[in-house]
Amino acid sequence: MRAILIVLDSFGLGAARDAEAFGDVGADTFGHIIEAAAAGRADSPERSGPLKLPNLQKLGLFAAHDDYIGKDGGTVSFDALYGVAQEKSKGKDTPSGHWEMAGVPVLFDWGYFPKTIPTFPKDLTDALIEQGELPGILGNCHASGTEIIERLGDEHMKTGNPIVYTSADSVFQIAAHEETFGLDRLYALCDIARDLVDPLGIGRVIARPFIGENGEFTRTANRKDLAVPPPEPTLLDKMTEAGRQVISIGKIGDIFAHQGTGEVVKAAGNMALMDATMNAVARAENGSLIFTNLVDFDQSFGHRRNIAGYAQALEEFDARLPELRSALKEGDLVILSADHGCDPTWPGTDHTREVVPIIAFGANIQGQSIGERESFADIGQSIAQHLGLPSLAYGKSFLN
Ligand SMILES: O=P(O)(O)O[C@H]1O[C@H](CO)[C@@H](O)[C@H]1O
Ligand SMILES: [Mn+2]
Ligand SMILES: [Mn+2]
Repeated sequence: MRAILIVLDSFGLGAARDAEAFGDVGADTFGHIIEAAAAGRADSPERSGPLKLPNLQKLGLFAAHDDYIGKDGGTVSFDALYGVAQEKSKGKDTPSGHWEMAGVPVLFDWGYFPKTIPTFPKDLTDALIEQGELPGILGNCHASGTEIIERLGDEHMKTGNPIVYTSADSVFQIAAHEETFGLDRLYALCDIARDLVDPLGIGRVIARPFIGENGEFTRTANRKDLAVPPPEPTLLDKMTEAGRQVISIGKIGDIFAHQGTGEVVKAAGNMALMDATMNAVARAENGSLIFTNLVDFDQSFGHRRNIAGYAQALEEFDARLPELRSALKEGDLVILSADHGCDPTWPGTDHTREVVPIIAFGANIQGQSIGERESFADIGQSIAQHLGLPSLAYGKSFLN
């Protein structure tokens, strides 16, 4: 009996009840992709037409969305527990979403940088320049990571000044050329930055290495997130304390600041991350947790407002589900969810405050709706129950 938790990063199922506070009333990552695809606005050389997710459909994903947005999908039965969850945490960012699903909602306010130019306080950038022995910095604004390297990449290569930017999330991001600036040097600079932004309550410092030249740049898979540790022990810490195996796939290690994350497996791209998940399913011991983050949905399609790419990524994920299902052992529980929204049809390039799906199957589960949950923490509580761990401080189990 194991638990397998797969996070489709940014796959929201509709504006949260508190979306107004985030300017996100009407956002709906899934709903807007369905609509765009049906209208032929998600066509690309690789895919076309309406969104086809036959396996997720059988697991109640569309029904969970219909129920939440108040659409009558008819009476059909499904093979999974399905529903949505509201977020208790104050931010619509990746660590908040993941920590909450692991039983620790973020009830304090993160620090954020203002939408002014320059966005960073002068003493912060001065200290970074001095301690990092830099000629200067570029950027110093809110930006989309791909747009800013396209705009400033050449100047960065000429001057050696790293590109420093933020977003609506609590992040301090540093982009630099992997070859001319150097990856190790970028990581070392991020370590310096981590200490400098700690007093400002910033959730993450992110290294954003890229390659290329003459205005044509590509980010590499060597992104590295330096997150502050969760404020309280999460499900992962409790697993580790109890001597249970944890296998963290993709960004999970970084998101939890390597607290209780056990064996960390990295891979580039959703399909390679699913391969790593399948490999873990084949070997994980009884009582273990496999925790996977599929980052492409967010990083490559949500933030990039690429509807066709998002639709294709969903279809590719859907196609891996039969394989996952047939690899399960007796008593294994699989939960599919997300950490926030990132509606590819929404203005700007930031996340959107949305409910997330909860789809749970395996472990002799009889399909039924679990409705609208009050917190992502219901996921962690259900996993704790399933694996026979003591209850967590937050969350209500949706298992019998
Ligand atoms: O635009 P890019 O660099 O992808 O950055 C995005 O990714 C960050 C972390 O997930 C978010 O804060 C957002 O800024
Ligand atoms: Mn995320
Ligand atoms: Mn993101």
